[in-house]
Amino acid sequence: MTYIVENSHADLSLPGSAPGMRIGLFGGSFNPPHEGHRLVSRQALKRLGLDAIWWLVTPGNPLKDHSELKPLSQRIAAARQLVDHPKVRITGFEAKHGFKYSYDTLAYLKQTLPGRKFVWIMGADNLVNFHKWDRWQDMAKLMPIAVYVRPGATHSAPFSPAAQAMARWRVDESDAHDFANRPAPAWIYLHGIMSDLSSTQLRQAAKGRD
Ligand SMILES: Nc1ncnc2c1ncn2[C@@H]1O[C@H](COP(=O)(O)OP(=O)(O)OP(=O)(O)O)[C@@H](O)[C@H]1O
Ligand SMILES: O=C(O)c1ccc[n+]([C@@H]2O[C@H](COP(=O)([O-])O)[C@@H](O)[C@H]2O)c1
Repeated sequence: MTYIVENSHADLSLPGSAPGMRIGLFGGSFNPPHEGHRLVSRQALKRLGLDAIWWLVTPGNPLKDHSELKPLSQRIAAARQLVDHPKVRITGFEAKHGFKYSYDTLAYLKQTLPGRKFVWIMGADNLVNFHKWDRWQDMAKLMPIAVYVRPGATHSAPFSPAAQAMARWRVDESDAHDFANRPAPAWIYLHGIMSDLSSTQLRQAAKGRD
């Protein structure tokens, strides 16, 4: 699998932060970014009472084929064009450090930015496959994880191997407002408005127009 580390024109710096801030980390391919991503961001900001959410535009999901993956700089630019929210920051900093796996990213952030209250955010489809991620159990010990519903995975996600393994650490949705203060491991499954948009669908639509 090719691992794309094209970054010559991308802004790879980390957003500013201060101890005590509640920061959501929303990793993604964003190939391309879409309204579903914005929805998850808005919901996470509101429901979890976050001070900021950082979109970590990955150089390449290690479990995905990269043949259709647009260069990092283009995905970052598209995300910045889509999102205009004072609490949302878009960064490609994983590429600067050569981080391929989320565990390495999270371990680095915890070590270099102590005192921040980080929460990992992902759609329900990613919880379904979370047990295939590198060091996923260690990752769950690093910071709380918020999962947002997504069509196609809404019902299967809570029965996935990782969800079952982490069952005793599930936090009730009614405690979402305080979730960022929880020690890891902890995870929460957030239900709400859903978007059936996907980057796959948008790429296919774009191909159809060519
Ligand atoms: N419509 C959506 N509803 C909820 N979560 C979503 C939605 N779209 C994407 N996400 C979540 O956003 C994060 C980034 O997703 P990603 O950039 O891979 O988009 P995608 O639409 O899933 O892409 P693709 O179709 O190429 O797999 C992931 O955690 C994913 O689960
Ligand atoms: O670390 C892993 O093994 C791993 C496996 C699959 C996905 N991820 C990360 O999960 C995030 C969501 O990926 P994606 O492609 O679904 O947008 C993104 O930050 C990826 O780097 C990480």
